Amino acid sequence: MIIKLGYVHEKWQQSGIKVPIYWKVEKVPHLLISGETGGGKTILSQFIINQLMSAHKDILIADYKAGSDWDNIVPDYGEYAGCDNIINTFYNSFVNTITKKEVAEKYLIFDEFSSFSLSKDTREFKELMAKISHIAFMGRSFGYHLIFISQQFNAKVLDTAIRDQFGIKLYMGSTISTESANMLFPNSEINKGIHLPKCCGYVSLPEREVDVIQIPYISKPQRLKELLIKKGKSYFD
Ligand SMILES: Nc1ncnc2c1ncn2[C@@H]1O[C@H](COP(=O)(O)OP(=O)(O)OP(=O)(O)O)[C@@H](O)[C@H]1O
Repeated sequence: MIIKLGYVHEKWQQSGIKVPIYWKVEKVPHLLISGETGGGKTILSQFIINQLMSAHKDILIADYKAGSDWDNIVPDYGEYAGCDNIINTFYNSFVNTITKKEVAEKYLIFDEFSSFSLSKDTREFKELMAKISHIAFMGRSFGYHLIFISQQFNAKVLDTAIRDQFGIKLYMGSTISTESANMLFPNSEINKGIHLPKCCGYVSLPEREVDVIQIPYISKPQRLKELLIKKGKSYFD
């Protein structure tokens, strides 16, 4: 599966040429989406899910913040404490696939993963991270993919080893803090004095310098959600 994430901002702005930035799922199993409030994380994520749904992929969604961005799209949906069920369903399916030595193609979209993980006590957190780590490291071989969305992913939430398994990292928003830049793009120099335009952010792909990415402008964001609900219904009924 090849997913379009957006376009190289500089080329689009300077010469009007839209050079796509792709997520090649078979090469890079997991995706991390971070960014400031209102930076466009949800719109970007919905843009991605729309492509997955068009290709009839198996999708589970957990939304810890329980907003109205993700409900009613897929049957495997959980919010607040219901996020545990979704993780467990995804993890059990993963273990089952490994046991049978099969390969599947499944995606777990988790919005506000950081808040969810930090809501756990020490024992629960360990159990959760054991599952996440297992999928992060082994998911690629068995077709299990994580798309994690949060304003911030600090070291307490995702340690370096797990974070490194997310081969593509995005930060949506006009400005990035030193902490986020160091966490997401440790090997790149980002000019934090620059204010990016709306619908833009930073992206790092394996073996490439950090690019400024521009997401297509969605004139009616609510329509995107309606489209996802419609696609979900026609596919999962
Ligand atoms: N690509 C886009 N096209 C059109 N509008 C956009 C786009 N990206 C962001 N916006 C506008 O910015 C608003 C905030 O975007 P979005 O909800 O995706 O941000 P967010 O990072 O998920 O915010 P939060 O952290 O508060 O959930 C949207 O409601 C929309 O109006």
